[in-house]
Amino acid sequence: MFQGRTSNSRLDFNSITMADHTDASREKAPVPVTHVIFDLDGLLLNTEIFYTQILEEYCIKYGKAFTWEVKQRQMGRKEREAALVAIETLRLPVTVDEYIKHVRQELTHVLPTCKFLPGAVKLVQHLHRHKIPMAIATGSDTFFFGKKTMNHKDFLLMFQHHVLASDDPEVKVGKPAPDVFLVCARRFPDAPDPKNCLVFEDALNGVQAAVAAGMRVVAVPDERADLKEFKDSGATLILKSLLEFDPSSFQLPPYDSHSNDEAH
Ligand SMILES: O=c1[nH]cc([C@@H]2O[C@H](COP(=O)(O)O)[C@@H](O)[C@H]2O)c(=O)[nH]1
Ligand SMILES: [Mg+2]
Repeated sequence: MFQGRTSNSRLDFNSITMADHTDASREKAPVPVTHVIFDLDGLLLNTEIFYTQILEEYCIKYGKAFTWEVKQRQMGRKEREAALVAIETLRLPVTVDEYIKHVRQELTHVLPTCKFLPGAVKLVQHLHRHKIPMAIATGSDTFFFGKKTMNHKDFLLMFQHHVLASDDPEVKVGKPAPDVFLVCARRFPDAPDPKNCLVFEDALNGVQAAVAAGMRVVAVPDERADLKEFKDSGATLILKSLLEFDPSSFQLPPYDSHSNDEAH
């Protein structure tokens, strides 16, 4: 299992809340958010637990520990880029193809059972009801995206499109490069300016990608994350859970009596 960080080495979640918006979100005449882009794994769907378990077991076979530091460097990346991170950092005696074959085999069985993370359904349904254009930008490819979403088809219908970085020819480099978010913004029918897009991300690589794309980003990191790294990377807001998000703080329509806490 991962070693948790000591409390001194990280900021307290409670110290980085709605009141801790960076300058970008505190401007006098804030730039309106017209489009919202969601990450998938670890943000909308609780899939990171499966990657952790499978990769811990895989690394143990070779006498290596799949640490939080390695996982954090993989999160959000394209499949091959993520595989290289683990193989090179941990000096795993396997090829990228062998690694991918194993991980695919294992993930195939468990991903269809994945559940929504708290607040995901409430937020997406709310924005959909208010006709805010939304898309998904993920490091996944078609194969994994299909497994993760096969039991959440109605949920997917609320998004205008999704960009699957791992096999989209326009996404040359995965997160932390900005490509996936820029391609995603361009594909909305009205191709918004990145400054009008708000991104939701759980991974440091994803926050860096969104910031590099010129977008504002709400981070909802894993509890093991070093929040200072997220702050230093330019996250506009850092939350413990999507349930804490107040749409009106980004000039989006406020929650109302129709917004259920969890429909799923
Ligand atoms: O422990 C891990 N988590 C996540 C990834 C990578 O991150 C992607 C998920 O990215 P996102 O959060 O952008 O959906 C996965 O498809 C995978 O490529 C990984 O390799 N290892
Ligand atoms: Mg993610």
